Amino acid sequence: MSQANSRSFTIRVPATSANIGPGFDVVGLSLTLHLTVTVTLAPPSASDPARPPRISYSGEGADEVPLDAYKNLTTRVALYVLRCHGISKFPGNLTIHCANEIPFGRGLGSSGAAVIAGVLLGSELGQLNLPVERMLDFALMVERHPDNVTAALVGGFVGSYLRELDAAATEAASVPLSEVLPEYPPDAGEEWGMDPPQPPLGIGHYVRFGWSQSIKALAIIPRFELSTAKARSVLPQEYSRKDLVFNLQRLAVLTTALARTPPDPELIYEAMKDRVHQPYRKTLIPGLPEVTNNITPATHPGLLGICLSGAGPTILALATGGFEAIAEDARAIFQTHGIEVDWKILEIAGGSVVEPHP
Ligand SMILES: Nc1ncnc2c1ncn2[C@@H]1O[C@H](COP(=O)(O)OP(=O)(O)O)[C@@H](O)[C@H]1O
Ligand SMILES: N[C@@H](CCOP(=O)(O)O)C(=O)O
Repeated sequence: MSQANSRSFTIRVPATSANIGPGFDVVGLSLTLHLTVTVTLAPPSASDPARPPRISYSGEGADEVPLDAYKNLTTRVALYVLRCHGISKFPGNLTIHCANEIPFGRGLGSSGAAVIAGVLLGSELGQLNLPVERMLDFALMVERHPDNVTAALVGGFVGSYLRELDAAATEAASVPLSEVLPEYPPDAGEEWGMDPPQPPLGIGHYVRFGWSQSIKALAIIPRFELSTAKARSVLPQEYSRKDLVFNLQRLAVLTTALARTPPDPELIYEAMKDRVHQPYRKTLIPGLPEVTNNITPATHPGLLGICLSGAGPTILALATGGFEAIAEDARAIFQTHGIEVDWKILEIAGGSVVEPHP
């Protein structure tokens, strides 16, 4: 990479809501909350040519996010992408500021956004010009369910699947995350010991569904964090045919129903029900079944459907109006469980962008 000239650019990645009820690990929706990463790359300073990247951070998660480039998720992913292209270090004199609107651990895709920002950062720093499909491969080596990262990268209401890989590619894609994303720099004067695992080609495939412009997303966000890993650990390994068919039937209807104008509340409310993840996650999110069962299109005109956002604890209500009544009634239910919430009305966002500064 040429480091002769200074350059700076901004990466903007949207939040996402995954699953939308029955589409566990399949569908994602990009939303208008963003992670914005401003990057400045200056020629290496003569006095300290190898200085580590300087990271600063504001907004959501600022009090907990690591600012060490070997610990921070975005910069670790960027370094992984660079190393896969034969660039073993961050460029010297790299300054990064992250301004984040996506709350951590709430089911709004903060980690997916951080991973996509990292892939875009690596691609830009290395001037790699990676196509979208290849960027997705890198993201899927880190965040192994495709719903959030795909929607965050390409934007909109998106369905995705992971290609079945042959034995060698399966092995390449099953490398422990600690090897994909080492947490420490090599010792002074040393190089990295091992080549990083290259992602197999074409892991993820996606399609964008239509979306009725009349539908907005109401995010009801409890004031506690639930890590996706914990919310996945309570899920069973096996499901009954009855429960799988229940979800497949609803998902098939939902992806078309949300594209129709005017949207049909009766069809959508039923099509946003789920038996694959929400019933198991209710133990971690007190009030979840009451909110999804008691707030209906009949009681709340304007509501289309209501579900857990991602792994939770945020509740996603899709609606054409009546947002305040939906949110305040959900708030009242959560309060009976001692949980406070915040709520936001969001639109469907475009995909991730990289904007060079003039
Ligand atoms: N912008 C970010 N920069 C660095 N790390 C982040 C960022 N956003 C999220 N993370 C990491 O991801 C974790 C949350 O991921 P996760 O449990 O998957 O929840 P969710 O993706 O639903 O917000 C955070 O605790 C933090 O470690
Ligand atoms: N399909 C995943 C989605 C996790 O989304 P997040 O926004 O909670 O990270 C799951 O349900 O586990």
